[in-house]
Amino acid sequence: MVVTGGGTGGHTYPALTTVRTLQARLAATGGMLDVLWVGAADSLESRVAASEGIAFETVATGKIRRAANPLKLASPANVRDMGRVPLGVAQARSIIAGYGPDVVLATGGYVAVPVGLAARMCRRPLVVHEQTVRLGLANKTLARVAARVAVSSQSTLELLPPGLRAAAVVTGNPVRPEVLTGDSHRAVEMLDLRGFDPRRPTVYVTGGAQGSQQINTLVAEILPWLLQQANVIHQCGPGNVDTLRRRTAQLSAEAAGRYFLAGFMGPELPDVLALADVVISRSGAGTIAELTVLGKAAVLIPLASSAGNEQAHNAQHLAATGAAVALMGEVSAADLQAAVAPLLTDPGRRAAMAARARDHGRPDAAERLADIVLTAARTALD
Ligand SMILES: CC(=O)N[C@H]1[C@@H](OP(=O)(O)OP(=O)(O)OC[C@H]2O[C@@H](n3ccc(=O)[nH]c3=O)[C@H](O)[C@@H]2O)O[C@H](CO)[C@@H](O)[C@@H]1O
Repeated sequence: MVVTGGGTGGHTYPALTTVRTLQARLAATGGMLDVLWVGAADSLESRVAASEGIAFETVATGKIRRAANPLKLASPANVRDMGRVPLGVAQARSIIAGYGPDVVLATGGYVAVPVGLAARMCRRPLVVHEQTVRLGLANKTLARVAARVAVSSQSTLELLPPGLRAAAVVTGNPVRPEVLTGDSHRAVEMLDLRGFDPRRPTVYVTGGAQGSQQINTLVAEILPWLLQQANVIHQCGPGNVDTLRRRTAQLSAEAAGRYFLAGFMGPELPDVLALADVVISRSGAGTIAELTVLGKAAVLIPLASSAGNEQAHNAQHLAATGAAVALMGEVSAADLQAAVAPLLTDPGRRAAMAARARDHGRPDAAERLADIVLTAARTALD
């Protein structure tokens, strides 16, 4: 198998989870998965593949920047990057022809485009996986040449052009298995949260891997109030820790004991999620898949500029069934406080939202996607 996809956690982790699922399934029947990850150099996917012991090859890739004005699509940066796509396709074609996979899995991101196109040229079956409600730019391109298009939500099927629906199947968005086995007590121990009050709910604030300036600013503004109601774990982004420390230096010692600040959550993330009663977050597809599988009450503040406004779409999709609160457009600190307050003071309301969130969760997504990949591979072998 060749797997491709990356750039962000949202594209990389579902690919990794599917590879692990296939490895485990084949090992259980005495088989073995031969897998090669094709991605960009010096990228999240290259680091993930290295740490997981997965063979990795690089291809050239270019980011196509969207523009409100279509004429700006021809900006110098876009023209330069588009020029790299044919080079990437040529490199990917040579890699795929040499490796001879039975199947190629693409999970999105710019790097998936040349690899997916090369799969088609080499007549290898291509399975595309989309994490978000609307197809991303890379997957829109690849869906036309894919054997199967696996999507994460039923509502995506209605958004697909009729020509693509026949190849589409709903699998859900694979969540890393360790996320499902977090332990709240371990979070308290490992992060040394001895100032946390077990009688108060815990709020986890996250802006995604890079952190979010918008969420950081809003949370800093309501922090004195928030810490009267709750314990707070705040993932602010690796580059923002010093700023946040300065901004929160005025907290009383007692309040500061209930506040834990971190740039990035590594292996402790599952335990932190287990401890969280309420989550304040961006609405990237990966985060949403995790929050719904676990069943967490959440206040979502979408990244407005995400491709095709898909984070807004993800957030509204959950909010429509009461599975989250979505704060759209210009959000003030007062808006955030008003959204969070009832979830902190009313455990029943929190539990109801968590249960509705769980209705959207798909804990079997990796197994379903593994089925699709294996079926496509077997079709090629027959
Ligand atoms: C800016 C951007 O382009 N965002 C897109 C990107 O999301 P992006 O990758 O930024 O965000 P996602 O929510 O999809 O995934 C983030 C992943 O990183 C993990 N995490 C986060 C913080 C942390 O400290 N530790 C940690 O492990 C989360 O648990 C999650 O698994 O791809 C998603 C899937 O196509 C899209 O929905 C997003 O719109």
